[in-house]
Amino acid sequence: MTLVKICGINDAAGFDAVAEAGADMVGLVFYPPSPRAVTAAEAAALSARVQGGPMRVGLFVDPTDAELEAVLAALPLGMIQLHGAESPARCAAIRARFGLPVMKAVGVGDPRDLEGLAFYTPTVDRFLLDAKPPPDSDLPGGNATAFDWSLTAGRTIPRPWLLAGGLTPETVAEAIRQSGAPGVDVSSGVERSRGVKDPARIAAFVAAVRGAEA
Ligand SMILES: O=C(O)c1ccccc1NCC(=O)[C@H](O)[C@H](O)COP(=O)(O)O
Repeated sequence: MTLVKICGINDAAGFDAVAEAGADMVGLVFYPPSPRAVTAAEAAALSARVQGGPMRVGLFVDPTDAELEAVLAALPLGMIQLHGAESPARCAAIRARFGLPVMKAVGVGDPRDLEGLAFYTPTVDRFLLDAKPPPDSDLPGGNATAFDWSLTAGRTIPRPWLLAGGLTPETVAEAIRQSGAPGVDVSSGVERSRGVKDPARIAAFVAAVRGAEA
């Protein structure tokens, strides 16, 4: 089954929609400059709405240990997503210190970026392959930008991975077909405006992924 992560949930309606749609992972953005950012307390309140449900993935950009500790004191996470310039050694240190699986986000623009995954393979559990941010963007992710899906076709990616970047309910089935992705991630494509999730589009995205499997 294709894994589905809905990222950047910051309100109750969005959280409930992710759980109701049966997505596998929900991303909570702990990066204050993002329009999708939540505080640890806000994330804990959202998470407490649903017993069980999607894995809570905490998204951080070059976090300090203190930042990670503060979030983990407020709510349990199932995975840490690192979306900054974290080195393989830093990924390993975070994984060891916090005892959680680490998903490293990597920007993909050409085949060399996929070759570079080998440096991270021993130190991470999963990759999130995303588009590189456009030059005028102030965010390392969540930019509604896609990369060339054919780059991953037929390639062995050395860890389980999610395809991200510019996906929408309308394009995700074709993206899975072209890329061969075993999982997908979306943020902007299920929003009604920047940073504001649309429950109907969340449901449509998950349905489109499940439809692509049928
Ligand atoms: O979404 C953000 O605001 C964000 C901010 C800082 C670092 C990463 C961020 N998002 C990372 C994600 O996992 C997004 O879901 C991924 O980049 C895809 O985003 P989109 O192209 O908007 O679907």
